[in-house]
Amino acid sequence: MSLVIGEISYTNILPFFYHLDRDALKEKQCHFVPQVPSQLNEGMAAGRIDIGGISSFAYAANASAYTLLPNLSVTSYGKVNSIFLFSKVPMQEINGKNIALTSSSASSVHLLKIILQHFYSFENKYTTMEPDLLAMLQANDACMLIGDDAIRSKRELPDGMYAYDLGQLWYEQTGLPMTYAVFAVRNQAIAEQTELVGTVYHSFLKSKQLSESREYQPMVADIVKTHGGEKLFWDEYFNQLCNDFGAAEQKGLLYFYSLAYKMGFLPESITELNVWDSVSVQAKACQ
Ligand SMILES: C=C(O[C@@H]1C=C(C(=O)O)C=C[C@H]1O)C(=O)O
Repeated sequence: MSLVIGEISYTNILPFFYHLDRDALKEKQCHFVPQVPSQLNEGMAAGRIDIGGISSFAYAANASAYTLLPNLSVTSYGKVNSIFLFSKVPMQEINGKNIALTSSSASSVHLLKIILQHFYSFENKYTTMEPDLLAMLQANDACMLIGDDAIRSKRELPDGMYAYDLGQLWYEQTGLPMTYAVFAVRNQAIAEQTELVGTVYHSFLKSKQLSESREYQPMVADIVKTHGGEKLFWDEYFNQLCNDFGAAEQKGLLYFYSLAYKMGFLPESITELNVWDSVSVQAKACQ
């Protein structure tokens, strides 16, 4: 028995991974696969990855095969600080412009289209590209980046460019939180390895709880060394993100899904989330 764990290769997922006892999990035949969200989404859909963080949009696209893990997500109530539309022109002039989208995202690309098309009635031409601000802006008027690519680009943004935070734009329109990443598990893995799934789940939960109770220290000190930026920025970043996945976050996500369905991005409407009843599993965290 073994489980392949998807690990989003952006700092925003670290609270769930920083305090994991990786050696103990590896002894239980767990393997970690660090990739950007779009690759993890694909890996889980193909059955190469069993459990871990994926784009919230990818859950909706495969809802019948997956179960969501409660109390784990990457969500923001307003500003997310790492998902931006960078533009050469102000928002009121973006209608009709060419926009490049990062190839690493599934949730945020649809979120951007929902905001621009549904809420602002804009019509734009979209191209998908590798995440690279300057290359994206060569033939486009604006580009959308997520994760560490967005954080870095915001820090080094050329003068005169505009940056719009998608979490903030969504919140202005809906008053709801937006969940970008969920933790999902393939139903097959639950059926075949319930206890190990329980162990991995409780390990994520414990890492998140330790991250929060220690106010993201010393995790942030490590991030400053590896990713640069100011300690204050990272402290605020993690404090502003919400890592829960309860009734309020689920309500925001269902509204996102309803708009994605209405606009033809999802083949089926998702009116309910299949969230794992972890209370029934007696497994302990590996830590
Ligand atoms: C908050 C973020 O959420 C990310 C956005 C995702 C997406 O757009 O598909 C997927 C996973 C999250 O890591 C971010 O990367 O900045």
